[in-house]
Amino acid sequence: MAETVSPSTPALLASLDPLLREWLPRQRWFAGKGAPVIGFSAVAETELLPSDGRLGLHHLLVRVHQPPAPAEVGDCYQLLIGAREALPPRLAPALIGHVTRGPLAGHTVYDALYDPRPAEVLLEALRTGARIGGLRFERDPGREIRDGLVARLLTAEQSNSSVVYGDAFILKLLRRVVPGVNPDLEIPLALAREGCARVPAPTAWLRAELGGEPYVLAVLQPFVRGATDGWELALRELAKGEDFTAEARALGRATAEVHTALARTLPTVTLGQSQLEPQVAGMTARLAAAVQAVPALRPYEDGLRSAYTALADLAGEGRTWTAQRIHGDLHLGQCLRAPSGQWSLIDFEGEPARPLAERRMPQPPVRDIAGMLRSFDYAAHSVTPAVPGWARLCRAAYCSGYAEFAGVDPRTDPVLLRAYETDKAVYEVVYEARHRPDWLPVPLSAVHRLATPDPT
Ligand SMILES: Nc1ncnc2c1ncn2[C@@H]1O[C@H](COP(=O)(O)OP(=O)(O)O)[C@@H](O)[C@H]1O
Ligand SMILES: O=P(O)(O)O[C@H]1O[C@H](CO)[C@@H](O[C@H]2O[C@H](CO)[C@@H](O)[C@H](O)[C@H]2O)[C@H](O)[C@H]1O
Repeated sequence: MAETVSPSTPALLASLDPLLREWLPRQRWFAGKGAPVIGFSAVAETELLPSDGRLGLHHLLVRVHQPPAPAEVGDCYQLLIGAREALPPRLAPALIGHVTRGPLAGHTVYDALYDPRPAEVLLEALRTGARIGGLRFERDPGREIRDGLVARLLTAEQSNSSVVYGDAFILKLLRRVVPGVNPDLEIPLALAREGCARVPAPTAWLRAELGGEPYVLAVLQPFVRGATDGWELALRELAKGEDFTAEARALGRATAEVHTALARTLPTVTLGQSQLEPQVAGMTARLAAAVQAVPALRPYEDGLRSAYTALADLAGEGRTWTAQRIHGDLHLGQCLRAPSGQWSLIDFEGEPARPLAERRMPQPPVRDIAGMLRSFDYAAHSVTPAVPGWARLCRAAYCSGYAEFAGVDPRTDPVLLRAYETDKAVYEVVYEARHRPDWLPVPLSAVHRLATPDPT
C-alpha cells in the first residue's frame, strides 16, 4: 500500500525488498531487532538525483512489517538510497546490495549518507529551501548556511544517523519516524526563541506531510567543534583520579538554565494527587514488568515500591508539584563540553521507545535531574574498584549548581527525587539486562541503595 509514490521511481521499493530484508535488521538504529522482517510497504519514494547518470539518490520512507503487529502499524523508517553502477572500495561499509530488477536493475545500492556527494545534496536542498515531491527542506532565514561544506558521516553508535558538514553543521537524520511534532526540533526551536545558549539552535530542518500528517525527518544544527561528551570526560577524569565537581556544578547550572527557559516559553501544569496518580501507577507497572524480566530485582521489589508509595502519600496529604517540558532522556552522554568549557545539551527526542504524545507531556523537572544523578553513579560504578565517594561529590555539586541558577535545590524534595531516581534505575536494569548484561551490576548497586527508605 503506497500512500504517496513519486511517479519517477515506480516500484523502487519492490525491487529493493530482498536486499533490505537482509540489510535493515543489521543497522544499529533499527529498533525492531526482536522480530523478523517479513515485508515492506512504501510510504513515500522521492527521487533526489536520477539514476540514469553516474550517481542516483532516492529518499524512501518505508513501513516495515514485523509479526505479530499488523502491517499497517509497522514502524516507518527513513532511508537514503544511493545507486551507482559500481561501488568504490571506500563505500564498501555502506553496501546494501546489487539490484537485479526494476528501475535500478544493474546498479549497486548503498546507504547514501556514507557518501559525501549525496549528503551534500541534502545540505544544498536545506540551504535553498527546496521542495521535492512531498519533502519540505526549510531553514531559519536569519541563520547563514555556507555552500560547499564537505560532508562526513559520524560513525558513533547512534539511534539515528548524523552527518557533519565542514565542522560547521551537524545534520541528524531521524531513522524511525513518527507523525506529529518532534521534540528534537520543537524544544531547541523554543529554546532558541528564548535566547537560551545551552542548546545549539536549529538552522534548518526537513519535514514531510504524509497522509495529512506532519513528520519531522531531519534537523541541522551548528556543530560544536572539538567537543567532548560528559560521559567520556567523566571517565577520563575518573581514570586520572581527578575531581569532577566543578564540571558537575556547571552541568547542574546548564540543566537549570534549560529548565528555566522551557518553563518560561512552553506550558506548565500543576500536579496534584489526581495528576500524580497516573505517574505513580506507571512507575509501579514498570517495576512489576522489570521484576518479571530481571529476577535479580525480586529481593528489592518491596523496597523499591516504597519509593513510589511514599510519593503517592505526599500527594495524598495535599502536596503539589509543577510539571513542565523537559529534556526527557538526560544523561552525561547528552552533554557536550566545548573547548571553551561551555556545556551544551543535545538530543531532545526523549526516550525513543515511548510514544510521542507521552514524550511531549509536561513532567517534573526532577526527572532530568534524576537521570543526571544516575549518570554520575554509573560512571563511578563502571570502573574497578568502584568509587562511590566520587559519585556522591559529583551528585552534590550538580544539585548545588542547579540550585544556584534555579533557586530550588532538588535535594530539598527527597521523596520526589528518590521516586524518579528509582524509576530510572529500574529502567536501566532492564536496559542493561537486554543490551549489555555485563553492565547489570551498575544499576543493581543503585537499586540496593534506593530500596532502603533513606538513601544518601
Ligand atoms: N551540535 C553538535 N555538535 C557536535 N557534536 C554533536 C552535536 N549534536 C550531536 N553531536 C554528536 O552526535 C552524537 C549523536 O547525536 P544525538 O543527537 O545524541 O543522536 P542520537 O539520537 O542518534 O543518539 C552525539 O553523541 C554527539 O557526539
Ligand atoms: O543514549 P540513548 O538514548 O540510546 O540511551 C540508552 O543507552 C544509554 C547507554 O548508551 C543508557 O544510559 C546508561 O548508560 C550510560 C553510560 O553508557 C549512563 O551515562 C546513563 O546514565 C545510563 O542510563 C540509557 O539508559 C539508554 O536509554
